[in-house]
Amino acid sequence: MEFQSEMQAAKLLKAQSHIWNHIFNFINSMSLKCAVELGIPDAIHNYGQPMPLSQLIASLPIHPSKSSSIQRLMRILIHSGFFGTKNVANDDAEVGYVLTDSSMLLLKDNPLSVTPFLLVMLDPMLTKPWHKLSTWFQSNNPIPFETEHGEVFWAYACHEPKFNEIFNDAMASDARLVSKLLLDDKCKGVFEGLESLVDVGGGTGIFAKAIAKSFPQLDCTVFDLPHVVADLEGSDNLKYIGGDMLEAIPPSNAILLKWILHDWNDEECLNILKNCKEAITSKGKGGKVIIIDMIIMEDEKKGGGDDKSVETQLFFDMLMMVLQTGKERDEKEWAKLIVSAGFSNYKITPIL
Ligand SMILES: C[S@@+](CC[C@H](N)C(=O)[O-])C[C@H]1O[C@@H](n2cnc3c(N)ncnc32)[C@H](O)[C@@H]1O
Ligand SMILES: O=c1cc(-c2ccc(O)cc2)oc2c(O)c(O)ccc12
Repeated sequence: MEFQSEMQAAKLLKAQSHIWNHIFNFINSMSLKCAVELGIPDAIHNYGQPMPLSQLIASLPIHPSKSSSIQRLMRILIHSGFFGTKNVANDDAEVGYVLTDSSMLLLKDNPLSVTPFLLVMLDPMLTKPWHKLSTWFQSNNPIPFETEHGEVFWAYACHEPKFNEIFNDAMASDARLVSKLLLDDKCKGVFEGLESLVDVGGGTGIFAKAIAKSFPQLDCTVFDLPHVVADLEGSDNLKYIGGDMLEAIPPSNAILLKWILHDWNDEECLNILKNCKEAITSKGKGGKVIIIDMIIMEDEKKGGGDDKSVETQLFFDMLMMVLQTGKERDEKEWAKLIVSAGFSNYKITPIL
């Protein structure tokens, strides 16, 4: 074609490989999921030294006819940085597999494990709505998740106990990691001097438990949908309350919203923020709302993130488009929301 003949061969091949790598991006996630399901990170960890292929094969729950395929699975995962190789002790000729920082975070017993997150995100319940994205664009359905499952995310979780459990486990694993970063670091001061705090949409309470432990004088409440907090037991300074944040929020000195507002559109966020304002003002003294969420920073020249962080932010924005009515916001959009909800000022503390 004339159009193609104008393009230099190198450019054409580069464009083609760009498309191929995009088409096959799912192979990276599915290979990783497979390795986790087979228990490969734990097998290598338990071996305690570089693990030769033969030992890895012998330790895995696989059919003998598949032994030769493990090396191929490992090869792509080494390429993507999940495993490495090192010489086996006392043998210059043999190499064994080792973990990297990323696969350490996939170990079952690592308290900061990201495995629950990987398993829920790559479960067909959450991958199927992506196949409905273009249908959704052509319809007036509010959310691709609803186009696939016939109802919104939280209603689905309410009557699908398996989904509810794996989603809450995933959020809990993230809360463990983030609470470690926040409460050990420069954000601890945010919670100092508070008398009461409600973690709105606090899930199973992992984050609130960490705060309650660090601040024994602080009265903490986890407020979430009734099916999420049913049967959960509090402690001295931690309690659970079931309810709907779109209706009302229990009165408190401070409100925490961690990964909440990105789930909702601007109108719904305004409703939630106004309920937060009501909750802190009905306590008498002035209070504050603490929001943990991301800020889209596309422009590197203006101090925005590097290419990889921006890609993560854009992935999350698309995730919110497919699973919820929400979106990720830049600073201008955050400021507009906060001011429109009637708050007089805000302070941003960048963490990651
Ligand atoms: C993305 S998760 C965040 C969980 C937790 N804050 C964290 O960061 O791990 C959103 C939470 O909001 C809760 N939620 C959704 N709709 C709600 C509502 N109308 N009222 C109260 N909680 C709600 C969900 O059950 C879920 O636990
Ligand atoms: O799948 C997700 C993931 C998140 C999430 C994970 C890790 C973070 O550090 C922040 C956010 O949030 C989600 C969410 O809010 C939701 O409604 C559905 C799915 C996810």
